[in-house]
Amino acid sequence: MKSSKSETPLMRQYNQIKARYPGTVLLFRVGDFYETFADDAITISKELGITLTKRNNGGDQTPLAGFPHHSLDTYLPRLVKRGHRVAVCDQTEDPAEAKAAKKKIVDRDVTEVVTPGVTLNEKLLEHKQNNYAFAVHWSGSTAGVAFSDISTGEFALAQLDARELKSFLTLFAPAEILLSKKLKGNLPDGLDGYMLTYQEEWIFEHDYCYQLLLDHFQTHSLKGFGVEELTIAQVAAGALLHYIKENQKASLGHIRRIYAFENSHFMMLDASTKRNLELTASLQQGGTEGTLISILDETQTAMGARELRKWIMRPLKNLRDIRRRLDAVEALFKAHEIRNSLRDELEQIGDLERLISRISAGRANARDLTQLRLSLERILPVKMLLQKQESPLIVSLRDGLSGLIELQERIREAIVDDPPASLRDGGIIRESYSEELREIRDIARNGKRYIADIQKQLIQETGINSLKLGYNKVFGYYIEVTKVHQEKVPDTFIRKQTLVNAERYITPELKEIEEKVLSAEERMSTLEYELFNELRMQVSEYAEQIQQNAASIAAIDCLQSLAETAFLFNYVKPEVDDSTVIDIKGGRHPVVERSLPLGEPFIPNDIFLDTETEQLIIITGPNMAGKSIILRQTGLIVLMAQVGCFVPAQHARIGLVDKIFTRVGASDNLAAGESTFLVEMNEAANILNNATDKSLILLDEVGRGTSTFDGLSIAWSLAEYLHNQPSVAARTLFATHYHELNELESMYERVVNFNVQVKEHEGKVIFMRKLVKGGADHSYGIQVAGMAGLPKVVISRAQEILHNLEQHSLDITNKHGKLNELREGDEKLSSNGTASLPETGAAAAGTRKKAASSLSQKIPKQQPLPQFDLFGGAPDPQAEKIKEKLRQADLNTMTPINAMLFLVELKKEIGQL
Ligand SMILES: Nc1ncnc2c1ncn2[C@@H]1O[C@H](COP(=O)(O)OP(=O)(O)OP(=O)(O)O)[C@@H](O)[C@H]1O
Repeated sequence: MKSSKSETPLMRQYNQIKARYPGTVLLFRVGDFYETFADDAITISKELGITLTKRNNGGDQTPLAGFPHHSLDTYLPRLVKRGHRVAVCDQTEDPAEAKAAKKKIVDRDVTEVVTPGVTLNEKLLEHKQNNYAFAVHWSGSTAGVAFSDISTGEFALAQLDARELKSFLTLFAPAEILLSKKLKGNLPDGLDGYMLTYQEEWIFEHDYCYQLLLDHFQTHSLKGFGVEELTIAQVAAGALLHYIKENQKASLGHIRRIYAFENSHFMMLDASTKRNLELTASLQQGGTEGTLISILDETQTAMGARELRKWIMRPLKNLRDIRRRLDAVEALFKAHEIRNSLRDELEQIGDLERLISRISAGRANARDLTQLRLSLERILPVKMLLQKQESPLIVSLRDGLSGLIELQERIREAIVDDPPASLRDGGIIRESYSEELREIRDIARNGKRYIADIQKQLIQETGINSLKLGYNKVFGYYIEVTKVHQEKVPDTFIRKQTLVNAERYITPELKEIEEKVLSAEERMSTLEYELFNELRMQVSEYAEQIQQNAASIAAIDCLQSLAETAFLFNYVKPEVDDSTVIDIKGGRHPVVERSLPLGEPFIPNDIFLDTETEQLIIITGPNMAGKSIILRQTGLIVLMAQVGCFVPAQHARIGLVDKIFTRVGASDNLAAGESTFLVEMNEAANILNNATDKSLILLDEVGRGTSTFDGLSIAWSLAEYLHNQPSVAARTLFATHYHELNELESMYERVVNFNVQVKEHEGKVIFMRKLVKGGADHSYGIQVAGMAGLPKVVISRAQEILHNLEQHSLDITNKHGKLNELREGDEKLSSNGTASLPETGAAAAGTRKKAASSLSQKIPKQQPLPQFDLFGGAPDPQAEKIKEKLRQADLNTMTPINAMLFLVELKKEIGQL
């Protein structure tokens, strides 16, 4: 905002504060309102629908918008949810004091900056999800990453290959990412779509960051955390801590440790796998409906729910860890009654992690402390319930539980049973907790009677029966003694006023009592506030132990949740070993089986993959047959097994998988300006470049987004590559509409054909949903299209075209014949330069235009559609138009698909579509 010479002191103060918080909306407390000025005012009036007015600022007309201070709780979260950083500037002294000190203006300062990634505000936090702020710093090809959820106290760092960053970020869905300003306008890959916050370059200096971390943890090095060597990530961690400290303006005592997040400990799921397997977000609505987590989440606590998300997004790779979890789930699966009681106890445990964070940051109220106490009270019962358990994981989690009895006691002694939400109005602390408080409360309640008692006491002490206590505005409470009794007045009385018949006195004790009576109410709430803060500080000393309990409770909750779902949905314990096999008997899709219409059974299927014998399965079958579901359920079963979860199958043996890749259906990068085909090829390239012989690859209809010949060639060549390159010879399920790929079985040792069975009955397709050996001989695509309601003419013409194509079948069964011919084709793929498919793949992916164009000679021209007869003799402009189009159509160059599209266009022309 422009500053002007005649600007008011208030605006001067505003401008000074505003300048310290660039990039934030500044809510400026003036009396009972939060005001905003200039651009901020325009922003909030737009975002919150608040009326915009003008303020005369020394001649300038400054836009102004404000709201009552008590609406902060409503408006602040709304602004932050819309992606704004909001600084709250409060009056930091009592206006009365400022006036008394003859100050022109009350002191003000920013007390908190709330941003999407850094907040303790419950209205901004999802209780079942972590809210992460990230910082990233690059050095050469290495990315240093740090992340923190200040609402739980988690703080971690990692160093990774910069190319892995994108996938890493999708694991955490950061709410905000901090970057150095120098990257503005020159952003590295993988940061699209996130809220980015740019920080001054100097913050990203190693020396500064390292020192900041040491100061915060009060250590001499970071060795104790095992992160001393991660110097690039330390920069990110320091920058993040700097930002959090700047924003929170409160103690960050609950951030007690930093740990190195070891990406390599977890199974890698590429971004497309996370999306396509619908682990925590559904493809369609983006919510959790229809996701794996929605099925598996039977957790009873918020901490457990958050932990389960982590487990699902990060399946394990270490056999021992996986088996430990599976054994623990099995133990709770078998112990029905204990599990039920455990669930009842857990249900009563509040969000310990977020409670202790708020308590440590000084943002908790008395209800939070009571909630903490009630939650802690449930911990020993949980421990008792698990007493007889022998699973090593449960034993170690159980040993991590401690009820913190003395802390419970202290809170119980201090805080009343049902405290109010406000900390300023008293009524929080039990009388028995503080002698001083008891006294004050007593005085406040019985003020008058108290004075009367003093009068009695004084009469007794002095023997003056007519002694009276009175009050006036000039010197407050006084003692009045008639002149008759002057001699009996003790020396301690101080004379204040002489009347005709009497003298008025005060005493230090009386003044003390007066002070107490008059300000009792006020003092009571102040004292309660002080006592509360004292207690809060004491409680925050327990942050580490509470976090430890929270972590154990979260894991116990996850285990019982997995046991409960296994019980509810009839899952079995998978065998996980380091074999090369994936052997699933009677596998089901955990989500689809729960969402089929009533009475429609889910048909289980077997899958057997072995890197050494049956490495690559080609799955054919008509549209809608169930190919995608088989792919997805295999991915989900493997993932669930390595999460430590029972699986929807009769039996499952899973040889450890290091990474799951999927290339399924259309992707959502179209908005980013990439074509379906390019996205598909980028994903394929990613798979071929990163898969290992321990991976699981799920390919669904690769090559769809281009012409039949290109698509088939790419699919064929991809399959060959996956089979022939020992480094990527991963277990692969390859669903395809290209029946030609079935030829691969006879050509390559470890390729096996399967198809999803259908039956044809009176021209209709009946889906059997059963995966059986052998290739499908028939697509039924046209029948399925008919079932979808395409006009009959289109369907019958399509059948005609198909018939002709089949007659002149492209004989690519001769692998050295037509396919080689295809290989000579153009370089459509390799010339796009973006999708870096390995060379053999790209070369084979050419288009053979000659072959394509010859198709039109094999398909006879379509007979005029019957509707034309209707136009009859008289020239009709519409019919003429259509005829003209037909005349101009060059059937020699038209592909079958274009022929179909052309037909559709004609039908549209005559209003039939
Ligand atoms: N095993 C099964 N038991 C019961 N219903 C199933 C089964 N598998 C699939 N379905 C149902 O069939 C629908 C289609 O399955 P899916 O998407 O796997 O077919 P597809 O063969 O991949 O089809 P397209 O080739 O058109 O993509 C599913 O949405 C589901 O409702």
